[in-house]
Amino acid sequence: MANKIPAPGRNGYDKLPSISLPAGSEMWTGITAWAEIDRMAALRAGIEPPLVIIDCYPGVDLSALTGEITANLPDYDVVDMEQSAALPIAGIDAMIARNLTDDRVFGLMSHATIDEFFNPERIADLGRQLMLRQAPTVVIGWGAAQVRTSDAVVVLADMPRWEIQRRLRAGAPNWRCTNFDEDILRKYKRGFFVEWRVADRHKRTIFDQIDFLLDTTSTTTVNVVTGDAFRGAMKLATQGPFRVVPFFDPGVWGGQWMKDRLELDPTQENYAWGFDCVPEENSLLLQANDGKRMEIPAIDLVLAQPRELLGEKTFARFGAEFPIRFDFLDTMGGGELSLQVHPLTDYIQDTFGMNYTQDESYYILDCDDDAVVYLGVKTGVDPHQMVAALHEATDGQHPFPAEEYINTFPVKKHDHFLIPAGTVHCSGANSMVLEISATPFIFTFKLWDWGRVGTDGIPRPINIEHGERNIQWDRNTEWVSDNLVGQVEVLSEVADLREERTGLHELEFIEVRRHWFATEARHDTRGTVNVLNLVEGDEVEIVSPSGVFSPFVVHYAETVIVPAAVGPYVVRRGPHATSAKFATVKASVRGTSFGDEDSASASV
Ligand SMILES: O=P(O)(O)OC[C@H]1O[C@](O)(CO)[C@@H](O)[C@@H]1O
Repeated sequence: MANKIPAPGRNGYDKLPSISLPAGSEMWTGITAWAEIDRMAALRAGIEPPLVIIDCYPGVDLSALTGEITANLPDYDVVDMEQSAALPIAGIDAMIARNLTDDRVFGLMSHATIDEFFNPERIADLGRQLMLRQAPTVVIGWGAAQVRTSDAVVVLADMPRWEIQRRLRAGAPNWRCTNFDEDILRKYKRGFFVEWRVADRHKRTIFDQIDFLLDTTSTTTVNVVTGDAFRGAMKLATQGPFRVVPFFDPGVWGGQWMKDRLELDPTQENYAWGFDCVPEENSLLLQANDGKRMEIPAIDLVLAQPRELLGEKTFARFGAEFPIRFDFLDTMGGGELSLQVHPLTDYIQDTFGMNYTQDESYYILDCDDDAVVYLGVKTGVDPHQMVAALHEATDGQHPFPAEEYINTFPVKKHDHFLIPAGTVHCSGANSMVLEISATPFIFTFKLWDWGRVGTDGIPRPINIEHGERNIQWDRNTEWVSDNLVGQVEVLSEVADLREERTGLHELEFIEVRRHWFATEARHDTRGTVNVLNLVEGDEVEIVSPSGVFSPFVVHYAETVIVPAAVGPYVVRRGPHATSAKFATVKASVRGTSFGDEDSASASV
């Protein structure tokens, strides 16, 4: 990833946005990175042999890392923390069985802590051996910081979840497992419900102490910055707008719009998803003054600076979690998403241990004339009959006659459809959707997948039983038409600026405002995080009225995060703009701004 900057998309869409390291911070690569770690370790150890502790996020390739250490620090003994002190995998499997469940997709969120995966006596033994070391020593592995001693240099070898997923798909096993060929859904489940929960909880506790942060996403070499530079970059990132690194993924219903408009790999058959704001999974690129870049998980910023990023009230409600998700669903020239429903809050808490649910909405960025959205059951539908028809369809007896049971609404550019959990829905073919939703993203109960198989050639999991327990049958034609379709309310119109509320539904916690303007729109975070996307116009820039941050350019379809700590900001016509009018959509968490309670993200 480092230093490889692809051309932006046709609309200027930047696929590798970066954030700055504090001025003067250095970034070291490969041999110079190891030399710098060695220099610091020698300094720290004094007359003792240097000691380096490298705590690795589960997913980091330990044998590749060991190879790099042996090549670059040949005097060092390498001790594998996991071999030395981790519990046998059979014991771990038994311990987390309750979280994994037998289901292919859904598990139960783990609240375990890292010490539960290790033998405490073995860790203590290792600590004693390290005190008596005779040679320079590196301890590597997940949880290595548990044996930290005062004269050690501590390194966090980090990896974003998207990179971990790529590796799992390519045959990498889960942490200490041998499940190389296991179904990717099950591997992902083990990461999502257990490994990444425990690992995020653990790494957060060492952020304040790490001497170096190591980027291990490249398979050929590592990049390194000091812990101070990392912590400084995290603080700096909350002082102005920023973007995470988007990622794109093909799928059975994927389309051609993103490939064309964002100039993605033309050899891919399609792209279904574009994740432009899912900090749990995306990465951030840190850029040094000399232009060098390295990749870190975007979740690090949420964990390190939750108050400044989210704001006090959002943090109070969600903890260190980024609650708003922006992603793209591209079916232009593709097919329908699975007909689906998401769990009610009560159900997701009770069944999967998630605090909040997958409330969603579809903002139509673009579409063809024939495009429709499926939303809510038709008035008069008999629930038993529909569930029976879904079962029969899944058993292969006959296709599910979706139009008989489910409403379809024609879609046009800039429509916003609201999808509170419990509402049956899916995007049809030939739509380019910007999803503005709550962060949970895997709690999808597929009811019908149109009789097709997944990209791996096997049917995707269908969850009619879960679905049945969550479908709100009173969300019928009238209710959906009155509550979820075309809910645009004009809030103000002054000169060339119009502000509208476009959603979400009152059962959902996200407020969305749309601003149409020719010159500028003034905003204020009022102490809560804002997420924006430029849905009309080629280019705007976000500026600080008091010059706190440098102007930040946003191109068409780019999602940008404005941290709570920013306060007032202005979105105005960009320096190279050619469009006559612009529109942004802006999401924030209702009731979390200071001042005007009813207008969480109101313009000023
Ligand atoms: O299940 P499908 O058909 O892939 O649907 C698209 C998926 O993308 C999401 O909208 C976001 O990840 C889910 O809600 C949904 O499951």
